[in-house]
Amino acid sequence: MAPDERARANGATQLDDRQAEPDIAQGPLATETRDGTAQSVTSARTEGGADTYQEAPVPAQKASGSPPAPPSTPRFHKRLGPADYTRTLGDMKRRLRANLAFVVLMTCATNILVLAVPIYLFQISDRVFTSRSTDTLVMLTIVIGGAIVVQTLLDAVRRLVLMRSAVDVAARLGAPVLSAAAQASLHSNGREYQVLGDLGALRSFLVSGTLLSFLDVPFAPIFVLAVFLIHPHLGTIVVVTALLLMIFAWINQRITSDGFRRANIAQTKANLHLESMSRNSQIINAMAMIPEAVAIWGRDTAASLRAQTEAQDRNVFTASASRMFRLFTQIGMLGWGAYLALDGQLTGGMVIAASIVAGRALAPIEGAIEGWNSFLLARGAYDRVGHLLAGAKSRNDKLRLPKVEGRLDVERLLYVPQGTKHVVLNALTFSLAPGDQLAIIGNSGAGKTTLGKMLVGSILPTSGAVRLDLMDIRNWDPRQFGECIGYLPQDVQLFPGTIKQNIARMREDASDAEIHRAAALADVHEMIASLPQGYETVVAADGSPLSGGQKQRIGLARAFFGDPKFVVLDEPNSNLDTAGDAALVRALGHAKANGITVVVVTQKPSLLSAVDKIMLLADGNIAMFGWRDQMLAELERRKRPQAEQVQQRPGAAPLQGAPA
Ligand SMILES: Nc1ncnc2c1ncn2[C@@H]1O[C@H](COP(=O)(O)OP(=O)(O)OP(=O)(O)O)[C@@H](O)[C@H]1O
Repeated sequence: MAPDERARANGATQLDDRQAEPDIAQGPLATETRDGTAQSVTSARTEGGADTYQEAPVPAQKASGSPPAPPSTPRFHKRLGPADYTRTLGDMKRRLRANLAFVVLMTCATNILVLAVPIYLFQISDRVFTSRSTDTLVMLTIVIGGAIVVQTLLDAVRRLVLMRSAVDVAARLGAPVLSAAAQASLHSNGREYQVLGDLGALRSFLVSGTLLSFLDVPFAPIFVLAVFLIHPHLGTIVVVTALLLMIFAWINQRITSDGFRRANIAQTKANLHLESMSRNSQIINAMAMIPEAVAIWGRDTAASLRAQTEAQDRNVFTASASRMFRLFTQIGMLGWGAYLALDGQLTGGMVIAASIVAGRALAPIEGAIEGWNSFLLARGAYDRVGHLLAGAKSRNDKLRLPKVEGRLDVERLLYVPQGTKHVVLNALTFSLAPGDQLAIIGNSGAGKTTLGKMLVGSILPTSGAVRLDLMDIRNWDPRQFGECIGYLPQDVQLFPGTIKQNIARMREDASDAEIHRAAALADVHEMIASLPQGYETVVAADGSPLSGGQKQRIGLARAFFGDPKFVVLDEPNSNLDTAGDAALVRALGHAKANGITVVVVTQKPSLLSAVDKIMLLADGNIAMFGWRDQMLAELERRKRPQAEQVQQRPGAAPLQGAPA
């Protein structure tokens, strides 16, 4: 099917959908669909039908028959290329495994060389004492000295490799984890950002002594075998002790894991609370909420500390018990070894050598027991990192539209927040042509902000689609989409940095001309120029030294940066004075002149005179939608006393949400 035909077919479906649309039909206009008022709104749509309901959404260039515009590379667009976080994690695992294989090799060599000291003792008691040869002693000492040097070097090398592996993990996974956390935070309260801390925990584990103990554990059987070779009785003592230590490790894990898990959960809650305290520090101070805020943090921290202490107590108990058993083993080895020596079955040197080798066999097992908790924490951290990356949507190298026009099509947009049955937006369908300016009005809670967020893709619909230039915004190259749109949220937050950086969306490659153009489009150049440091004014994390209105106007300039084709402004004048209001109206004029499609959520009537179309949202439904003048007339008419309306048109329901 040719694109034109497909577009027309889409348009036809839209029309059919609209005819069957329950929300519009059931809205305040439902009772009026047969009277003149309804017709006036419908005909307003028809007049504007080329871009709203009636006509097929034919791309402008096709409709006009003009040749397609030559592909041009938008100035700021940088193709991000494909990104597959699962593959990133897989690559990282492969690199880590290769490094660990090398470390295991080094560990193998160091563990064999560790046997040098007991062998030395063995040789001294068996050879030197019997032969009384100084030369043998010197030779033995030189060889053993060399072995110790090599062992020390190899041990250092394995630690260095582990350290670099840890840095490698942090460096390679840091950006993907942060990107995945930012992506995942779209659907939550932003707790995914904490996974970056998990990456830190993982890095710490990789350089910890616990990991070395774990790596040493597989060599314990070699040492046990060596003790067996010295004397089976001594070997048996070591094996029994090793088994006991493992039982202790198992018990330790069973009795501490729940406590440590609870401690972690409580600590995470305390950290989240701390974060929100730092964000709301002014409110907390102004309203003397410090004791309450501290108490909430204290409760979670105390719960964490309590659970941690409980688990640590048990951990200390099992660790002490296992250490005691190890000491008993040493005593047992020496005592039983002495008995065997008295019996003539062993020499004194062999007994001491056996004791050293036994110590070497049991040390990693004990280390693993002591470090079991940090191993569990690291494993939890690794699981969370893996889960986050596996859950992140892979970014494919997507088609980039050569020329963006700013046509908006919203199709049966439904939003029911996860875990609720509340229909916030109920199958909304409407369209805007490039350069159209739409004001969304409606009562508080009608769904205006939610719709605004959905139009810029910051929340995803339960079903339905938002299309920009006919393409579902989920299918856009995210970077190109971000550059083609502007968004001013209701609660404007600026980044710590200069005004210049904020307008330029923190880009380093933005030219002064582009920043000035955005400021001019938003009509804020004069306001910025009046600041003592102008564009170089440094804004703190809390937005100081700018006033609420100034922040809002800088946010407006940020929305207009980079010549966007579609801009959503959510109550852009909530903090503005009369002059700011006038500047905003001028900004809408500039946007109109530049063919920028604008959707503005507003409660104030002053902006309504500046837009082309008005939509009235009521409880997530489009109650009215049409050209400005007809909509204003209709809204005005509905403001008349209800009694009068009832007299004129019996059955008409009073309209909620009309601006005063
Ligand atoms: N994630 C969510 N979970 C539950 N309810 C939600 C969620 N998001 C929005 N809502 C609900 O949807 C309704 C619409 O909210 P929205 O913020 O869009 O209203 P609004 O029209 O912008 O209001 P206001 O003019 O006061 O800003 C509200 O009742 C709100 O509680």
